[in-house]
Amino acid sequence: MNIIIVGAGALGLSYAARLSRAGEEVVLLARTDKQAEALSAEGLLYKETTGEETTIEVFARSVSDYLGSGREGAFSPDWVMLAVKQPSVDDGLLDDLRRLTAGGVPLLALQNGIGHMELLSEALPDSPLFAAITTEGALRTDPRAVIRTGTGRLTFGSWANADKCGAEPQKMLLRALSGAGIDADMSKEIKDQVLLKLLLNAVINPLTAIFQVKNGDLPRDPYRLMLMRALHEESEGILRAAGLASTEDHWERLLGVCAATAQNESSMLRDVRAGRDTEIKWINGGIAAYAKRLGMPSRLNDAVLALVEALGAS
Ligand SMILES: NC(=O)C1=CN([C@@H]2O[C@H](COP(=O)(O)OP(=O)(O)OC[C@H]3O[C@@H](n4cnc5c(N)ncnc54)[C@H](OP(=O)(O)O)[C@@H]3O)[C@@H](O)[C@H]2O)C=CC1
Ligand SMILES: CC(C)(CO)C(=O)C(=O)O
Repeated sequence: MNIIIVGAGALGLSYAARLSRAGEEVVLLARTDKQAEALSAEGLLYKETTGEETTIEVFARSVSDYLGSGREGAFSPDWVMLAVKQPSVDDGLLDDLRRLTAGGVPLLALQNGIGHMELLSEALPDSPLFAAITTEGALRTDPRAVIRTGTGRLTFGSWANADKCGAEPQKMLLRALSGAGIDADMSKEIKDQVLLKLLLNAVINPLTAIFQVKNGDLPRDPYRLMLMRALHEESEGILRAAGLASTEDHWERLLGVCAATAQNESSMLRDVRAGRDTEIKWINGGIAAYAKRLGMPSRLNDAVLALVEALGAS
């Protein structure tokens, strides 16, 4: 299968490594020529959870080089996977995606948080759009090296225009992912799955970033646990009013994820430590925006949004 992966960060590298190794035709599009050249010349260094390291040959280009080179017409993708962070989903990238998905190529968006699917739907009104959530962990340690930090599942489902591509490409993608050792499934309730992941991220990400602790250490302190509960309760109430239908015990699920990813630094803590933009506006900011529309209070989400933004500014 022919796959374009946009974004050579943690998740993009991790999926590109495994799909390329399994024999899929992958074009990995990085932001810079420098990273793309290093990847193409020296290969992608992929480290498994077991510690086993492999160097994998990949075809990498920068997006601008690829779109300017004419190669665009020579490679006919079956899928485009979007593996950038939320702040990078801007007008320039949307223009690039318009070209990469021309002719009705389905797009799979892997972002945490909310807001991106609406931007993609507006920019690509006729394209088959699929949302994905993943419980995998990946950490980029240098421009051509990635460590798989946790095993998990990628769940994807239709967001818009799935009828325009039909079921076959979805089955092909599932087969390709499974063949590459990527645990994956499809969901008919992807919007609910996105909201469920949002609820987890809305509690773990800002609080681990504010307290500078690993996921497993968050609930260990009684005061942090109290804050977790309060932020969870507020977020869950807002998301239920916004349409979250799941009836499982979300609090127990949250504690389970803290335990299962105990040694992880959340992506937001890593972003704050590295001085990068965080996804707070698309996580707690997204929940606060729902609350505003619904006329509900969102004081704790507003507070953590301000605190994480302030951490970034300092
Ligand atoms: N990493 C993980 O374990 C998980 C991540 N996610 C979600 O997946 C998404 C991606 O995360 P992650 O891979 O960790 O993020 P990273 O920051 O590691 O990677 C994002 C990559 O996108 C690149 N990029 C930015 N803008 C563009 C552009 N216009 N064109 C091409 N590439 C671009 C960046 O390039 P550069 O570095 O040059 O700026 C960077 O390499 C996020 O929404 C995250 O929340 C979800 C679950 C797990
Ligand atoms: C589930 C969690 C919190 C795992 O670290 C995550 O998705 C993230 O760090 O963004």
